[in-house]
Amino acid sequence: MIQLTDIHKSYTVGNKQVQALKGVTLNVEKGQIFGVIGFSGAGKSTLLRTINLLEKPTSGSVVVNGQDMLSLKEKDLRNARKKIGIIFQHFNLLSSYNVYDNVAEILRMNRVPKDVIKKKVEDLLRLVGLEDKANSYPSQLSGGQKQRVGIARALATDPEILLCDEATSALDPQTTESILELLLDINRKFNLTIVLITHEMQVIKKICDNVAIMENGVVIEQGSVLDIFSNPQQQTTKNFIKTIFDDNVPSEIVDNIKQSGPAAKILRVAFRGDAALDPVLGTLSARFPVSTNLLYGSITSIKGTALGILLLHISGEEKDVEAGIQFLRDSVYNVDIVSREGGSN
Ligand SMILES: Nc1ncnc2c1ncn2[C@@H]1O[C@H](COP(=O)(O)OP(=O)(O)OP(=O)(O)O)[C@@H](O)[C@H]1O
Repeated sequence: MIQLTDIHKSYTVGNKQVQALKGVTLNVEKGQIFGVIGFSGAGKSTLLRTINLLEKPTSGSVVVNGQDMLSLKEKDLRNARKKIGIIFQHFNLLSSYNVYDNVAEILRMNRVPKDVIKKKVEDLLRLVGLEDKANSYPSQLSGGQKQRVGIARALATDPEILLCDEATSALDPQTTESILELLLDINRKFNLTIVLITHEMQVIKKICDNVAIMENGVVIEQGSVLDIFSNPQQQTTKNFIKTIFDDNVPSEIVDNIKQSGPAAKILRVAFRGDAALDPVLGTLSARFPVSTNLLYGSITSIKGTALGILLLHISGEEKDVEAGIQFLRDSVYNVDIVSREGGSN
């Protein structure tokens, strides 16, 4: 649905060049919810805006729905953009227009007949749960309600893609949840492809199928959300995941464990799906002469698949510890040996 290939983007600020994107390649399938996460300045907004060419890349290729966006003439680009809706962190509503007119305006601009507009706007306001707010003005709405208007407006042209530019960053956690539920609902109802950027891993975990992690204009890691949560490779990715699984072991405990014997190790064990329910630890203790101590445990659901994360302290004779770790590796999704706080080897 969306193929971004080797995208570079640089800005000239005074006499200096800022390289916002340094060769980003992404592929978003139809119907997917694709999240891009990164700290401030990583290049997320710039990347998102290259999809509808609000930002024109310095080099690289942007293919959306089979169309090479960079080769389109003005009029064709305008038509292609109608199929790409966008919502913003600060909603960007017209303050002097009421809710109805905020949604209707784009349809009027596209010369849609009045009766069709009326039906369409009423349907959209019902979809986003604002059917009783048609005559309200943005200043009379909560943040969550304003974003619902933003979503209704973005859907007015029947887009196939919805871009979400930090759409929940200005909202409290509960309102964020309800807006994410709404995005999930419209993704399922209309098979709408959604690309969102965020700095919150909770947003990625709640609704995304795939995720790309960005740092300094580069995608450092990408894959399915389940894979990335189960087995993160890059330190920045691990740091983001720690905002969900707060599995930091205090350094004094790590030091004590290191002193408890040369074979003692801390393991990060990831269970997935049905394996999350298997009695693997009981079998480990029964079959191998090792001691295990649970330091941390959490289980969550990622789009319907259970994911469990445990931190285990394992000790004993070196060969028994090695055999125990091998047994775990054969039984669960992933085992990392954590050698120090926040790191693994
Ligand atoms: N119009 C611009 N002119 C000059 N530099 C820009 C422009 N837009 C972005 N940049 C620079 O490009 C880099 C990436 O910015 P971008 O806004 O894409 O990051 P981001 O990950 O979305 O950050 P945030 O989460 O803070 O919005 C930053 O160094 C930023 O200062």
